[in-house]
Amino acid sequence: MPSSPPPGTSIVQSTTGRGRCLQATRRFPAGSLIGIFNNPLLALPDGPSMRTTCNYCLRVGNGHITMKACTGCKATVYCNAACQRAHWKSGVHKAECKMFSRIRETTGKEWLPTPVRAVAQILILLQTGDPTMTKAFSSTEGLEGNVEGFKRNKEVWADYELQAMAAVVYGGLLQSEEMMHKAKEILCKIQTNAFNRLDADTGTAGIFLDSVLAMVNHSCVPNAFVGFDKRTAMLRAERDIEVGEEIEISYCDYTTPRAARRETLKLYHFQCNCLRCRDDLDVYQVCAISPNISLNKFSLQPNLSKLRNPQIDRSGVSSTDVETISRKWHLLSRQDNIDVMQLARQRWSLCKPLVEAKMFAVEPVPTSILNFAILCQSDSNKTAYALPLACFLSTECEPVKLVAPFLPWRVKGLMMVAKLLGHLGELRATGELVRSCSHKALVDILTKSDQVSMCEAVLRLVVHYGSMGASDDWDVLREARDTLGEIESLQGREKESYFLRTWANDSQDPEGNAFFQNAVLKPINDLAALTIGIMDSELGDRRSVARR
Ligand SMILES: C[S@@+](CC[C@H](N)C(=O)[O-])C[C@H]1O[C@@H](n2cnc3c(N)ncnc32)[C@H](O)[C@@H]1O
Repeated sequence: MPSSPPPGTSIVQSTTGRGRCLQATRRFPAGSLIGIFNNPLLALPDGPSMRTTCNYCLRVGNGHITMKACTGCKATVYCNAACQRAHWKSGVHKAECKMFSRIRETTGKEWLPTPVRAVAQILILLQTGDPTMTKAFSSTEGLEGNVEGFKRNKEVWADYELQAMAAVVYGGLLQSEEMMHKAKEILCKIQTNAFNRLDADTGTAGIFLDSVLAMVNHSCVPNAFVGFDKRTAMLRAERDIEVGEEIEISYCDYTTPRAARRETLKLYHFQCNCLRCRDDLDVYQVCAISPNISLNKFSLQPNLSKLRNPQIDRSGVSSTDVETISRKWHLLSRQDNIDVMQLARQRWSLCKPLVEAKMFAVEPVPTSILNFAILCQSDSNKTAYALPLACFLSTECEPVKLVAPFLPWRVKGLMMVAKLLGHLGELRATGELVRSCSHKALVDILTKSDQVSMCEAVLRLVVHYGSMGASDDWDVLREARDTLGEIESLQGREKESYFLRTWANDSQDPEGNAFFQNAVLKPINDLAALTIGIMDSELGDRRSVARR
């Protein structure tokens, strides 16, 4: 059924009862590109965002990109004429245009919920005899749908009945039993195989379905990951993949506790039997045996022995405790009328046993710190706190959770550090830092350190890893390159830039490395060391401890 797999891979029947799978027929080193998928079966923006996101390339509209609506249906929008033409030529909008015009005329609606639109789109294309769709959605050899599994869940099935009915009605299709059955089968196949393109930073949301990418099975210790750039998905190696190995990605956030992963994986109707699940390993245990540890020689956590032998004390926190903390942490947001600071305090209080055990990389500790860092950024009296918190995440949490330094989330964390260094460097230069920040130790570190060199080093990491983790065209990478260019052109910093360039070319170069250790890593670690004190004083019982 699937179209051709990328060179160096093949689709075979798995020997462990997981249906078909994608297998490597050549070696893929960590960070290398396995395949590009730019001709998906489905690529849809999420529900209402179809009015603000290009319906072909999925670029999000902003101040620079103005979307133009299709003059026919007035429902879909495009960032340029080429995208509009391509959408029409692919047959997709030709099929949808009439549907959206009719919906607007009869109901006044301008958009459809994503799954309803997806199913209607596929059903209409199937009616036109589209060969790719016919192959992919064939009941016998097409995509896996786990239909019987979904049927057993009465609540989900009832929901699918409603969505299927909506797709058939809005699609203007014959409301036969056969059509309804097909619509539900398509929903199951989408649920099983499509990617949810959720990106909080760009506001991107929607679904992406490719018949070859859909052959990649799951592991919570995956050897590959998928990144998106507009209408294109890229499959990359998360660690070295050898010839004959099955390529596996994670269908869930593998850093969450096993119970949460199992809950997410219920939608896929299998029990994961990977090492992380089988032995219920925490992120420190998985990190300690990761083949990716040595890649961190060039990172903000180059102390590899810390990753191999973390100084944590697991004796007081069982994996059941972690699951309970995580569950309660998520439930807290369901309280009525709770303000963000109250929520942050309650959540930090739940993290206490993990913090005492120094298990800082175990969720929900990192997310609690990140959320508070984001809150601090919008409060002028607390802005400076965001920097130590971001440094802590990049040195103590992310390298353990996501051992490969090129993973997009790690690169984004570095970019947060770089931006905060730039911002606080400016506040320091104008004297505003001393006026607005009462945390003496924090002000001292910033006064004695060279934020421009720290920022340059962090940006060099972003530039080095950005294209391995996402694409050369990634917004984060472009911004890092621009800022690095500005820093490099500053007068009077030739020596510092020389050392940092030397370190970036060879992180073990004695001169370059010594400069990095003293001028960059030491102040970053000193800043990071303030984090728990800041969190406790701002969100705990011990108020104002951080103001010593
Ligand atoms: C996206 S499809 C992957 C391709 C699928 N194996 C096929 O033959 O079409 C997802 C489905 O594959 C199976 N699968 C994926 N990962 C698995 C795993 N680790 N163990 C068992 N089954 C798995 C499950 O049936 C899951 O719903």
